[in-house]
Amino acid sequence: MPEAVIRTVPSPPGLLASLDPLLRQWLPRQRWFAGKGRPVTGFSLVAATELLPAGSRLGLHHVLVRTQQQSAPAPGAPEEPGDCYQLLIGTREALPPRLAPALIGHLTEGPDAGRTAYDALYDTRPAEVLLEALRTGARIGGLRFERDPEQEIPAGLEPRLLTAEQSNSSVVYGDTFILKLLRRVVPGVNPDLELPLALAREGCPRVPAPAGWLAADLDDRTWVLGVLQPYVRDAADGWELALREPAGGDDFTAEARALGRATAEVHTALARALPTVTLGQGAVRRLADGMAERLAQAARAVPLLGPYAPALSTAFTALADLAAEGRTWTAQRIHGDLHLGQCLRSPGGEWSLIDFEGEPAKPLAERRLPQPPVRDVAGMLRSFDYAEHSADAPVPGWAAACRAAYCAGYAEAGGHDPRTDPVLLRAYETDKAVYEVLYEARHRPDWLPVPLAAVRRLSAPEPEPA
Ligand SMILES: Nc1ncnc2c1ncn2[C@@H]1O[C@H](COP(=O)(O)OP(=O)(O)O)[C@@H](O)[C@H]1O
Ligand SMILES: O=P(O)(O)O[C@H]1O[C@H](CO)[C@@H](O[C@H]2O[C@H](CO)[C@@H](O)[C@H](O)[C@H]2O)[C@H](O)[C@H]1O
Repeated sequence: MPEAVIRTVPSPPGLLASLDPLLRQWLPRQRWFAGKGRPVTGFSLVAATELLPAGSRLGLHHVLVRTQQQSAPAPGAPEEPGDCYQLLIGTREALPPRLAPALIGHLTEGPDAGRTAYDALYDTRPAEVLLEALRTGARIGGLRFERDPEQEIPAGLEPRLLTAEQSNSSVVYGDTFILKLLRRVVPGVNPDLELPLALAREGCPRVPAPAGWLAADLDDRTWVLGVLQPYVRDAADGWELALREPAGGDDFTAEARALGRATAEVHTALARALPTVTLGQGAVRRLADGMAERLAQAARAVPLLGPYAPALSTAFTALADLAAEGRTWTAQRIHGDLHLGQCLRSPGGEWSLIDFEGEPAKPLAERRLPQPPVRDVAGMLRSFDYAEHSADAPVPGWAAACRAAYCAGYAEAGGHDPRTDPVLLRAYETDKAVYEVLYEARHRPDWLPVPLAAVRRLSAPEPEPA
């Protein structure tokens, strides 16, 4: 069993200077690096804490660095401060072969000269150090390891780094807990901790309750750096399950209905736990204007969208018109980025929702605003559409059946049936499809036909009632 770590000294002053040239190469190659395409020209140190003493067989530093980046890819573009990243830097005299994928580079100067720096989350001992610090509620330099005293965290759980494509990095401990270390970090309350904590207080079982978390207090602001949650063992995510169904011909509608119920339960608990507001004419106009602006930007970036833009924008004007007639909507805290990949089904058939970070590219303050819950519903409806298009043997009508079942389940569990609010639903679905066009054009051009098909559907005039 690892001993509790605990050195409260800051990392040595020369650390960043020696890491700088290595990080310039290494950081932009990481999946979770958010500033791709703009060359990194340097770093400034936000905080560094020594977790295991340099000079020992294994040195370990917790580091927050801010990048300095060019504002555009073009050579000579002006530099500006970029994002702040959380790194766990290990140093060893030599890296064993199992740690080869974690290599950052060889340090040639500073206090660790001659040693090899690597991403320590790949390594057992540093991951154990983090869990032990959480377990014991340690304070190390400016780092605060907090824990929920109600949950038992056993000592000595064996860590393994998740290798899934992620925006952050997660370590699973003995298939019992999962620690998500946020990579791009910002000061302020992070919904990925705030919302699961609020749901746990409400006794909502649909979201794994935080058992611990890591925070830093810097310049009078709190930075949430990581969250430890119970691990849903042998879970399958909704995307994997949905893709099995259209190909295999099994009926996914029962699962879609259960997912609708789970979403409504989470929304109901969030509405109880945190403030709700009424959106009147002015707020809805701003909402609709924001959607229209995102459409205009996306159409500039993806010319294929252009011909559909005028028809799509009618979804947003219809929303503003309804508000102008006096219709209001309730807004509350929501998931903010809900899709099938964010839903986990346990072997017992229970659904959990994860990853309440919201859309990471948006500012924290915006992500924490109350929003109509239909926004999450629209995200899920788009996801069923994606699943039908992505199946090896698509079954026409599969998504429509799942969408109906999801809405019915949502209504059954106390949510308003989203189909009774078609104008708001169409506006949010359109907004999401537009976002997806931009996302796919940038990240996965082969997938572009999926949201474009939705764009065609959403821009077609509604059929006349029979
Ligand atoms: N509580 C959990 N139990 C089981 N697996 C989980 C849990 N939380 C996350 N995961 C797994 O970890 C992956 C990444 O988690 P997520 O919160 O989506 O991270 P990110 O924000 O980095 O994308 C998920 O797709 C899921 O497979
Ligand atoms: O993974 P994130 O939560 O950061 O979300 C981004 O990537 C998603 C893809 O991984 C993307 O989701 C889109 O594709 C999914 C299938 O891969 C589909 O289920 C979603 O409905 C669809 O939006 C998401 O938009 C993007 O923000």
